[in-house]
Amino acid sequence: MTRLIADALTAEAFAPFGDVLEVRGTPDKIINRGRCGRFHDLAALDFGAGGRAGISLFESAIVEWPVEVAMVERHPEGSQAFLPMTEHPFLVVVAPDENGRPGSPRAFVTAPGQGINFYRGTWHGVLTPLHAPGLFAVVDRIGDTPNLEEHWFDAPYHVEPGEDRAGTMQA
Ligand SMILES: NC(=O)N[C@@H](O)C(=O)O
Ligand code: NI
Repeated sequence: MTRLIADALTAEAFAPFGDVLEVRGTPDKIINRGRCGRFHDLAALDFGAGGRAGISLFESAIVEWPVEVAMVERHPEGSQAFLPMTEHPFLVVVAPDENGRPGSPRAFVTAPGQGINFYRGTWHGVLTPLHAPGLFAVVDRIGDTPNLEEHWFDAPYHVEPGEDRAGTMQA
């Protein structure tokens, strides 16, 4: 069994894999007669040739720690954003590409209010909510051509929360 520790998600650590969508610092624009801050254009969306953007809702079962991650996947034709519709944290697993196969995975736990956008082709674990309801808006490619590649690990990883995320342990 290979243990993998999930660290707190930061834009810096996630930068090789995608964007972290969060309200941070000063808004780019103040709109709606001063009532609203707009944090503008936060993600590199990419839907490839022959695809278009779609917004879907995912209602997913939740997982318990330690989370078993047996596979990662990637979407060679488009980016994919997970935008939680609750304040709950969720687990994000990514891996670098090494000659067409995933390298050593990284695990992160989001903070409340954080969403993520995987760059096109980023190896990632599937949507993994930690608290119910596992309700997410997902922005990804809608198209008629294949857009999924899976890699199953020889042995699953067992993901546990890092010290700084112990608070996300199930009650
Ligand atoms: N299959 C699907 O729509 N979702 C996956 O791509 C995922 O990453 O959860
Ligand atoms: Ni995916």
